[in-house]
Amino acid sequence: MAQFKVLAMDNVSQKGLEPLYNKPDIEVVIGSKMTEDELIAVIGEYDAMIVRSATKVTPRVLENAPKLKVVGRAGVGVDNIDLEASTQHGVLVVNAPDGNTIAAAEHTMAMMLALARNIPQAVAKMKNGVWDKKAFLGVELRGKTLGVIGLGRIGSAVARRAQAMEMDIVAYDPYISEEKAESMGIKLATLEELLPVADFITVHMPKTKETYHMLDDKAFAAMKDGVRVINCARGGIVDEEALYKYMQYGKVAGAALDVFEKEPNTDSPLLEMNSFIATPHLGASTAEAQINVAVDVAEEIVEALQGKVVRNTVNIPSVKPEVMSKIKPYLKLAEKLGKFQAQLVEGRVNKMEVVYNGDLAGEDVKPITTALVKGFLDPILQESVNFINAPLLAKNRGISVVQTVNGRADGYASLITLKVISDKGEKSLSGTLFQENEPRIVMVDGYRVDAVPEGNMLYVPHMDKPRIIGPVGMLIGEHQINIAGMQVGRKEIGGKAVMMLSVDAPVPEETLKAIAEIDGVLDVKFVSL
Ligand SMILES: NC(=O)c1ccc[n+]([C@@H]2O[C@H](COP(=O)([O-])OP(=O)(O)OC[C@H]3O[C@@H](n4cnc5c(N)ncnc54)[C@H](O)[C@@H]3O)[C@@H](O)[C@H]2O)c1
Ligand SMILES: O=C(O)[C@H](O)COP(=O)(O)O
Repeated sequence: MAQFKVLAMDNVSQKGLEPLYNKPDIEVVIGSKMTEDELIAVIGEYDAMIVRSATKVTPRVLENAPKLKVVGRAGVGVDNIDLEASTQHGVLVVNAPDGNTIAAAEHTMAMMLALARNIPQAVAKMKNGVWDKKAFLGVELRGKTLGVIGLGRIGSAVARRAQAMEMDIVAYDPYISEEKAESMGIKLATLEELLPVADFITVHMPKTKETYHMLDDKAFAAMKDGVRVINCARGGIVDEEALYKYMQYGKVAGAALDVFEKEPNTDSPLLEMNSFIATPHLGASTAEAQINVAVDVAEEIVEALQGKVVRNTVNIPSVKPEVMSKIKPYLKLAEKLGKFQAQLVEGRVNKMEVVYNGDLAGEDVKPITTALVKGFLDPILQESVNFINAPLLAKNRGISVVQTVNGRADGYASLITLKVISDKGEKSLSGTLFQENEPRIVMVDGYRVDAVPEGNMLYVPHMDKPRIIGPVGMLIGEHQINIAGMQVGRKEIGGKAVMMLSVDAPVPEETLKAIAEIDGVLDVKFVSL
């Protein structure tokens, strides 16, 4: 009997599973579509599972999988896998982020050309017996401006292909350096600059808090008349209601969606519009991409089952057990510090400086630095940042990471300080562990505070004078939001000060604006950890 059993779901390419079939100690079972309960009934026998986006790896599935060691996602997005529950159950999650880049980029080009030349509409008419030459006057791509939002793997592959079609590219990606874009012959712009100049707009980011409904009513209003919009990334980046409205007005001349906020989707009102075309999440559906991603996860599963260091791990860092036991409590603190700083910093980041003081100075702190970088990139790249690729992703984005150790810790047993340098200035944040495992932020931009980095927080730099703390509290209270904790730090009486609040719910945008208008408030940032 084979030592390990692997369950392959979601029509993953069997040809790509060769690396598993070649191993005598591994048995592969091809699973058919199952409900959560059906999966729960069988998952107990398996050591590994391979999924695409259909099978949901829920906490209940994981609770019933005592043998499960690894879940492989044959593709990029891991939205269908509960990463936190997987980590809690000690299940490694791996993905295949590179194998379907070309497929998704080519699908985007196909959508762009189909939109420009009305190909799906013309095909439909011909199949209905109508030879309608007049109705389908198209446009050329040559000389048109393509706005690429998200210049990562797929965005840059699309840009390269569009350059070959003699299009001008303008890109918005706040996390890519000017140099990196320049090396591709691409001009970086702000979103506000991109929207009014682009003839075609294509989005290639993960769905995050920041990118959800990025193309909303306001964005469509700012676009050029006759714009054509494409989404082959994730449903929800384009607000489908707003798209419908602007297509009805005629401002949007055409739109192509491969992904929808709700999937599967066959009843969207958009489908009734003639200038709207759609595919059922086919971006990665090529024979080549499916083999690529299946080979990648199959190899990763073999590595994981053999206890080797695995590529593309999404949830657990590969660190020696003895090092891990010492630094483990700091990994959570470091991720929180990185995540906090990512939501505070403004401008294009070019350097992250990490300083370790106190007891930590004698340890192998590299994994903690990786956790900081991962935490920092997480709100930006959500789906694809992991402990393995975080340093490379930072490097690719032109962010240098420098780590220094120093014996003294200013009264703390150990202290981690993260300085982030951008073209708008420098931000500094320090944290420590109380009682050896309770993360605390103890310094922000040189101001002493004592805040638990957890949940919803507000950071409010202000002038140290009366009638500030009260009005801030009142505005938050008016929205029935409970303040769980508040800290104020200042260096001198009457100078600058900072306020850190922990609140029980997210603070709405209009409240943040109202707080920013209080006399003496210098800035306000909502942070979600
Ligand atoms: N339709 C499909 O079948 C299909 C196939 C593959 C990938 N995808 C999706 O395509 C998307 C892109 O994949 P990728 O491999 O290129 O990812 P990637 O991580 O290489 O690139 C994402 C880029 O988005 C940028 N970004 C993040 N937040 C941003 C923001 N707020 N504004 C502008 N840019 C921002 C990042 O800096 C990064 O450069 C993902 O959502 C992925 O799941 C879809
Ligand atoms: O994130 C991905 O890799 C794509 O969305 C592809 O998803 P699929 O494997 O379900 O086609």
